[in-house]
Amino acid sequence: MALEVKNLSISFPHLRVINNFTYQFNQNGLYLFVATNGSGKTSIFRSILGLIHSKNNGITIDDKPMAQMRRSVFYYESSNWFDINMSGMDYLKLIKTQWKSNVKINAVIHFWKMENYVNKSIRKYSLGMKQKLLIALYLISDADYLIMDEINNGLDEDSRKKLLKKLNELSQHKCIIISSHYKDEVYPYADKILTIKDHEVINDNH
Ligand SMILES: Nc1ncnc2c1ncn2[C@@H]1O[C@H](COP(=O)(O)OP(=O)(O)OP(=O)(O)O)[C@@H](O)[C@H]1O
Repeated sequence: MALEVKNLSISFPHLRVINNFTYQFNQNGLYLFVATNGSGKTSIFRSILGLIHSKNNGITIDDKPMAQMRRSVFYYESSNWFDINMSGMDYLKLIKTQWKSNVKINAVIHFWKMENYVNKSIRKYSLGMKQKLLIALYLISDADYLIMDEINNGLDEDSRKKLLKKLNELSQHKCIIISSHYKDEVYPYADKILTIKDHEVINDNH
């Protein structure tokens, strides 16, 4: 099992972002993208999921096109994607059903101690509460490939530690692809580090 990206190039009108990125993400391990703001991390994630146009010679999971394998991957880019009229519970039920997951909703709620707010509408959530819900969606999806953009933003130190411990555990049997501005905290848990320099993605195995 592997997620393969072949010759991925991303550009916008008058802007070149990524040049010819080829890589194989294996079925387990934690892959960390660290690069300066605006270098193209989010654009790579969106391209892998087919959310933006890119040039490539294939983005596949187990040699099958990504479009056929969408339930093997979970990507929820930001809490800005939430409909604030819905509750956390609405989202947890939706993702559990859509991803046909066996993970228990109550276990995930308990993990983040979300009991007091999970049934309220998201408009009442603080930044950290929204971020915990976002992470809870990854946990409930139980997808084989978890692609996480700045997943530890908005979390306090203890919550970031708790998340990293969980990701470390999950990366023993799942592929986790993460970008983070808290790179010093994530480094020790990363199996591979990727960085972007002059539009090229390079291995940065410290
Ligand atoms: N839809 C778009 N149209 C035009 N330019 C875009 C679009 N999306 C991103 N860009 C540009 O592409 C470049 C890469 O953006 P991207 O969001 O991928 O960077 P990033 O590495 O994720 O940044 P950050 O660390 O700040 O989140 C930036 O110069 C950005 O302005």
